[in-house]
Amino acid sequence: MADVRAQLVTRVRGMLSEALGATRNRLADAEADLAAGRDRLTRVRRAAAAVPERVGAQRDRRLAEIDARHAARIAELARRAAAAAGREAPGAASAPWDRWQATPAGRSEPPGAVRIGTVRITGAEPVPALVPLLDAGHVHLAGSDREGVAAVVPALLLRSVGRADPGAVRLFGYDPEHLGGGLAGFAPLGTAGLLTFVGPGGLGRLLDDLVEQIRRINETVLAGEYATLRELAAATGRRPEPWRVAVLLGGDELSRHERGQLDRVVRTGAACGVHLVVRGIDLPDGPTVTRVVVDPDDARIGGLPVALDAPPPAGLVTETCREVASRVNAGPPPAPFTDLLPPAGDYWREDSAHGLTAPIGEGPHGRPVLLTLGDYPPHALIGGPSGTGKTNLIFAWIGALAARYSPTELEFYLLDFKEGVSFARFAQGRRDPSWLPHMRLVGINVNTDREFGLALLRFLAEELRRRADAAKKHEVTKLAELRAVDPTGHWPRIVAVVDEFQALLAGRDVVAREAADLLEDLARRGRSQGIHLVLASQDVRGIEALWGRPALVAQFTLRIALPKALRILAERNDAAQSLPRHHAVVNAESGLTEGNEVARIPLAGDWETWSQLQHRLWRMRPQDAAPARLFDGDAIPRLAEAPDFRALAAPEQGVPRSPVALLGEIIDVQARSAALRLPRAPGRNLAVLGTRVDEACAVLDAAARSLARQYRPGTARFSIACLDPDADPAARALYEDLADDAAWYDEETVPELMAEVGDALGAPGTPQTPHFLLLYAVDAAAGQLAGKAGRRTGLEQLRRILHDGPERRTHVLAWWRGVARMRVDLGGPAARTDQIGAWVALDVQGAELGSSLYPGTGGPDWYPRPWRGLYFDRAVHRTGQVIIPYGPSR
Ligand SMILES: Nc1ncnc2c1ncn2[C@@H]1O[C@H](COP(=O)(O)OP(=O)(O)OP(=O)(O)O)[C@@H](O)[C@H]1O
Repeated sequence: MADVRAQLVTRVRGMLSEALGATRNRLADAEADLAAGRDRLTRVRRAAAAVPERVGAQRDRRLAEIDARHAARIAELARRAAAAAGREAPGAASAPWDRWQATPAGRSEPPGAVRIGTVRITGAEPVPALVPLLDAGHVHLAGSDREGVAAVVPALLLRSVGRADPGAVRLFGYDPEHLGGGLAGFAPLGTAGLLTFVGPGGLGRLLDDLVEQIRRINETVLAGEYATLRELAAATGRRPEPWRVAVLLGGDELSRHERGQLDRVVRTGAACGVHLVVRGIDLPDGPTVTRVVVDPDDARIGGLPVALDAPPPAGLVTETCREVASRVNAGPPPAPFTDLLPPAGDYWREDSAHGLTAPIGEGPHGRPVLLTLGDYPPHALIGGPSGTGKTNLIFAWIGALAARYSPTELEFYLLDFKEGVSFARFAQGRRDPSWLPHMRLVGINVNTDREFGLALLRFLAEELRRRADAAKKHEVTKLAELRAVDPTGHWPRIVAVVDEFQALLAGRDVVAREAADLLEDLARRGRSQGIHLVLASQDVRGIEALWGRPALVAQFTLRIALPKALRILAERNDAAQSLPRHHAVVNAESGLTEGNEVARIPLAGDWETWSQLQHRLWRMRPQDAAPARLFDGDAIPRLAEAPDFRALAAPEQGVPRSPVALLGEIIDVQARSAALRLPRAPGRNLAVLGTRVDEACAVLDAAARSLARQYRPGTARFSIACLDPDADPAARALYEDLADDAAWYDEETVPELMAEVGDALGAPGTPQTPHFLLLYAVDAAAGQLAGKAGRRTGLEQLRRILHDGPERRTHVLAWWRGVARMRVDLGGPAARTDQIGAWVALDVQGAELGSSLYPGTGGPDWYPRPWRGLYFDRAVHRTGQVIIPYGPSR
């Protein structure tokens, strides 16, 4: 039993231990499960805890990204805004004060807005805070920071002044509280009339004035053609009116009238350049009003927060204003000459059949002032004291015409009686090969050669006759009609300009008389034939000279008076007395007040400005265009270049029947030579009279060389006798150049020459080889010639040669150093002089040439002057002819 029990126990035990083992295992599993579960829980908890943190970080990252993009965008916008502000407000409109200087806007460029501070934007570069004023609107200042407000005003004004040409901004100050103290720095502008203070009671009058200006500008300047001055400036490049800025700094309540006027200015001022800067007075709301509010720590422009700039340093304000005032007081800057020229494609497009019209300058409202020459007015008088711009005006007028009319439509003749060469540039020069294609003649340095003026008038009179004849032939009366019936003819209008013309009419001699007669005729009849006279004079005497001839003056209906010109305009018309510099009164009504037009004349006569135009026109010249003839009274002509000399040639056979001796250049429109014909006829000899060695030699030299050119070698004889050592070099040079055809004689041998020639003339049947005796200072040989030479005395032989020679082709060309000496050689004071058929007087008074040498009594109107001679050939001349001897040939 025990065994059973034991067995049972053992079994139970086994079962129990088995169960225990299983239980342990299960426990272990359960515990492991628990641990895993816990672990998972921990992990889940931890994971759950990490989730919001991650999401937040992501959100933050996103936000940061957006912030950065935003900031970059703002920075970019700010940068762009700053750049735009820089363009809108360049230079003086926005430069910092330490680098500030005036930079006026160009003529057609809008002045733009001005900077008074910066727009505050965190994290971006500052953007200039701009306020539009000139050509844009008005500024209203308010706020409790009085100092801050007061600092804005000088910034606004200085920048505006600096953006405009000196004088183009005018300020009006109304400051009843501080009596102008707020604008003290700008006071220097007052010296140039650019700042006007209005007293405490003057606001109404100031507003009335501004309204009146607006009305006037609308009516006469904009005149319905433009809506604003800004538009006018952009279209024309001209700014005829200044900007007017009224600075109104507080005061009493406005009256109803004042309020009404103020509202008008606010509404209509900006278009006319009338602007307000106002503090302490209400302005109505409107698109043209910019409001600036300055409180402590907060300033705003139209609601935008800004940091205001410091005001400009006081020294900068006064210095700038002083500079502007002095520039304005010095007179307006010259208007550009290009204002007078047509657009590039319109050169030489005008037709002159009915007249010549061109602008001469700018009128007070910016419109061009036109000058017309035609049937009415036909001629012009220009007057102005020296230095007032007469020469410049002539350049400007000629330039404006020459750019519009081609050389087939218009020709100029120009004569300048004053010292100086400025008109020489119209002709071809050494320095500048160009010339003005319309210019046919330029006479300079003619002050002592009034004959040249006469020559021009004679030439024009001849042209007038030619035109009148042509008109008659075609049965018309006026140039326009002549051109219509003869379209292929050359009928340009002619404008003859004579500067300092009074020189021509000075004195009461024959030249003045003839000149006045010719002028009168040209003035009267030239009008219908397209010949126009423009006479200029710097002083009254010139005009007075004309005044004696009312009929003549009456033709000059176009008057141009420069500042302070006297008696150019009608008697009661004193408009020229108050003219500013570089302006002119233009009057096409014979100077009557109602015809006045004031023009500002551009600078045209300076070298560069003129050259530009002249070169351009020169390049446009017709292929066959010839340069203008330049007559320079100071120049000495050369025989080798004289057209008449060049045209001389020897006949192929025999000898010329009527050879010519050229003696000098005639004072004439063409460069012609004075010619002495030497046919086989009594009296065909020449006497050169006077003590001037060089001139005498020059006359004989030209005569001999021109004669020699008409003979083949060996067909003429030239005998040169020189009796004055001073003349030796010139005479020798001639002798050498004439080579084998010349023979040389001196004091010793001259009697032989007389004897040979004189005796031969007495003998019949002598061969008649042309023989020219060139006797230099022949009177010096009186002693030698007193003795026997052949069958008679030397002097008798000389008289015989003079008397009988020419018919046998033997001519004397002799220089006597005085009229009395010549008379002695001819046989004494009462001796006949008809064997001296022609003479050239040098330093010999006209009176000495009287009896028997010159027709009439008292001798010619001749006063000796250097390098001029009076030539008279009794066979052809009625009066003497002034000549310029040719310069030495080598
Ligand atoms: N419209 C102008 N704008 C600017 N400068 C001018 C103008 N007109 C003349 N000037 C200047 O004034 C000076 C005198 O001018 P200009 O020689 O034309 O005077 P003028 O009256 O002819 O004098 P004069 O009779 O003594 O020769 C010159 O230096 C010229 O450059």
